[in-house]
Amino acid sequence: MLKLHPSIDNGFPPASPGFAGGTLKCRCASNPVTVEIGAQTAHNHACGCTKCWKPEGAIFAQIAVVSRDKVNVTSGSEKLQVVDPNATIQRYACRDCGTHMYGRIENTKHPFYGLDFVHTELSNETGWSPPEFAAFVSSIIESGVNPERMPEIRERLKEIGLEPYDALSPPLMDAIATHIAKQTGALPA
Ligand SMILES: N[C@@H](CCC(=O)N[C@@H](CS)C(=O)NCC(=O)O)C(=O)O
Ligand SMILES: [Zn+2]
Ligand SMILES: [Zn+2]
Repeated sequence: MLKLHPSIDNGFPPASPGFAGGTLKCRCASNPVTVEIGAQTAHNHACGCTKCWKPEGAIFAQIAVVSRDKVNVTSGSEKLQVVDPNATIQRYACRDCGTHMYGRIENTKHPFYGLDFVHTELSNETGWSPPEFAAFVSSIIESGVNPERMPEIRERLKEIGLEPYDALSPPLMDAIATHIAKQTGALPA
């Protein structure tokens, strides 16, 4: 069977009403990094880009956003290091197991400033917001997926209800462009 992501391949439950967060834990058997998320996530999606962390064997990452003030490292902070300091999203990974625990944008002008990026499958709680679409689908080729497999992969994504896009979804792309147009003055602020 085609393996996109372990939390996506067998379907995914809807969000639990009133769900208010949980604890993410890295894959270290001892002294794991733990990160408390104090709210439900939004815009959960599959991401095919090379920068987002993927579980072993997965073609896609699963990634959602949450307000940065709802993200607290509760243990193992000394093990966290930024994967690529030059990237827009500063991804904090466990230096022992490689798991990305959260991604943060420090540029206050960025359209997504204020939101952190998290992989909710790192939590034991159920009730998180389910994935809504698949982003950066063509980018999986950059990780070594044979381009001939793309039609099959896009079909499978559609079958499980995740519309495939090669960047973000149209509403998010529109939100980014609107933010930029207001900054440049092309649209009234
Ligand atoms: N084709 C590129 C796309 C990378 C990319 O633009 N990723 C998006 C989705 S996570 C992004 O917003 N990146 C910002 C960053 O990585 O800091 C790749 O696969 O590496
Ligand atoms: Zn770890
Ligand atoms: Zn990504």
